Order: sequence, then C-alpha cells, then structure tokens
Amino acid sequence: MPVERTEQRGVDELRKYYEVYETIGSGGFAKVKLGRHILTGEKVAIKIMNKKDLGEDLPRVKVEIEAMKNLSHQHVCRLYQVIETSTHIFMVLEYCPGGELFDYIVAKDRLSEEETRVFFRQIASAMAYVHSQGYAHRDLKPENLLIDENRNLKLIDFGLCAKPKGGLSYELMTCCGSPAYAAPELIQGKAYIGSEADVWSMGVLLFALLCGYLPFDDENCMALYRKIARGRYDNPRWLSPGSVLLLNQMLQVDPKRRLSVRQLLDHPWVMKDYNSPVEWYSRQPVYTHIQKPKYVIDECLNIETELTLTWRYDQTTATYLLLLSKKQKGKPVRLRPEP
Ligand SMILES: [NH3+]CCCOc1cc(-c2cn[nH]c2)ccc1C(=O)Nc1ccccc1
Repeated sequence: MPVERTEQRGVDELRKYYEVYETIGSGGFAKVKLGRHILTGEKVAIKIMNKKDLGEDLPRVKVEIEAMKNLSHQHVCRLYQVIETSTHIFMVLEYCPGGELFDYIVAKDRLSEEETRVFFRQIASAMAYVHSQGYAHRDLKPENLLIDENRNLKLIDFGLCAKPKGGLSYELMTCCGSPAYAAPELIQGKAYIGSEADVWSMGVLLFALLCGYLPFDDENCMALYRKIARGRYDNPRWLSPGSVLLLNQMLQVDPKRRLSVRQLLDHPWVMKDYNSPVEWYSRQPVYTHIQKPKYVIDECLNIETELTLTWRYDQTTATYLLLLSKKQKGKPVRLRPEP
C-alpha cells in the first residue's frame, strides 16, 4: 500500500466523525485544526500528529493523552476523543476561539492588576486541581493558556507533565519546560518537587501579565540561567505594593521559601475585590461509569436500555461530552439529522 494512500486512510477515519477546517495553531510535532463534530455540530480543536514525524516525541504524546483522560476541570482544556490509526494520532479537544493568552498580553502591552487577578485566579484554580490529581504541569506559560468563548482560560499541553508514583512530594529529575519560566532548581539539574517548580512558573507568568515582559530574559541561554539562579529582577514602578509582595513570595530561589499553590488560593492579593478564596474543585462531572444520563441520552439518542458507558474517549464519549457542553451553554440539545 503506497504511503500516501495509507496516510489518507488515517485522515479518512477522522473525517467519519468530524469536518476539518483551517489550521488554528501548531507546535513542534503537531498541528491543530478547527473541526466540527458532525453529529452534534459543535466546534472542536483537532490536534493532528503524524506518527512518522513524532520520533522521540511519541512518549510525550502518550503522557499527554493519559493525563488529559484523567483531568476534567473548568480551566483545563477538555479531551473529547482520541483516534489512533497506523499513521496518525488525533486528539479532539475543546475549542478555544480566543487564542493564546500570550497573544492577548502582546496585543494589550500589559494587563491591569484587576484584569490580571481574574486570569490569575483561574490559573491558580487549574493548577490547584492538576496538583490535587497528582500531576505537575512543568510547562506553564502564556502560550499554553487559551481563551475560550467566555474569556475563560483553559490549560493545554500536558506533554511534559509528571505524575510521580509516590505522589507530588516525590522529587523529579528531568529538566524540561521553557527556560524563561523554569525554576532555578530545575535548570540547575537538582532534584525538585514538581508542584514547587510550577509555582515558580506561575510567578513568572504573573510578572508577564502585569508587566508585559519577562522578569528573567537573555538571548544567551547561559546568561539567562545565571539570572534565574540568582533570582534578582526589577519591579517596574506601576506595580502595586501588593503585587510586588506576591511576586516576591512566588519567585523565591529557595523552593522551601516559595508560596505553595494552596497558600495562593486565599492570598490577600488573590482575594482583593473578591473576598473569597479561589474555587479550585472541578465543576465538570467526573464519571467513571455513566449510568443512563437521563437528560442527555434519552432526549438525544433514545437509548432505552440501561447505559453503562466507560470513558473510552471514542465517538460515544465525544458525543456525550459535546452534548453536555451544548446543554451547559443553553443550546438546544439535539443531534444534526443524518446527511
Ligand atoms: N501554543 C498552542 C498552539 C496551539 O496548540 C493547541 C491548541 C489547542 C486548541 C485550540 N483551540 N482549542 C484548543 C489545543 C491544544 C494545542 C496543543 O496542545 N498544541 C501543542 C502542544 C505541544 C506540542 C504541539 C502542539
């Protein structure tokens, strides 16, 4: 079978369930296209990976798929379906039309403290949940935070995440992530705690939101590493004393002196104007087995028999989750007529 025909068969499998439109993003070994789920009409983002281009990145894809199957949260990009063929892996994900937080910051130069607080509370909510599930993200940056249709943030790219077998208190060794956001202990090759390294990245991210540039930056990699290890940065004059203090508490070179995510959730800066801690529990239904979800299955699929669906991340999972999403958005919950 010539290669191109085999590859076409891979894409044909995807097109059984989804219309595929333009590329909306890319990164290294994958491109992301806008799609539409034929049965529900819902827009999705389809992360497309050609196995022959993956090489040593294949384990990273498997890590991401396994992690996203276990994560269901209002500020984590939802995985609906995984389609694997002999030539491709397709991840069907929640669509975020607002694009990357990175581009949003660039477009506005920098954000006000009030607008930063809205986004930062969502980032803290996502990270507290991800850590509660035993994962460290390890690549937190504004390019990996997308804005959905309601201007809410969704965390993506769990390809570098870690779930230590002994729990998040177990030390990690792999140096990974983007240097400018990486914690000192991580770039110095020391054993580190994933959740503590994530808090450092959140501090760099908070600085980028409030200032519009990075606290530690240099074209020369070694010079950048030295700046991060030293941990010294200048606070621009527009930062409030509260912002300066919170940044200082997150950008502590010694991870044991650094704030924890839990301490962030009710930090005075985070609570300002809200007067309530960050809600980090998942608002998404988490079923291991779906027992006949009345309002979705009966209205749409008229399945009379007792339903016990397990999350296989196949067409059934995608259809159920996309119908649930429609219902949560107040859209009529029905399927498109067969073509
Ligand atoms: N920096 C993000 C570029 C676009 O990438 C994505 C967009 C969406 C998306 C767009 N709309 N809704 C979801 C969902 C997932 C990704 C993604 O995982 N990209 C990626 C990560 C690592 C390596 C290669 C690619």
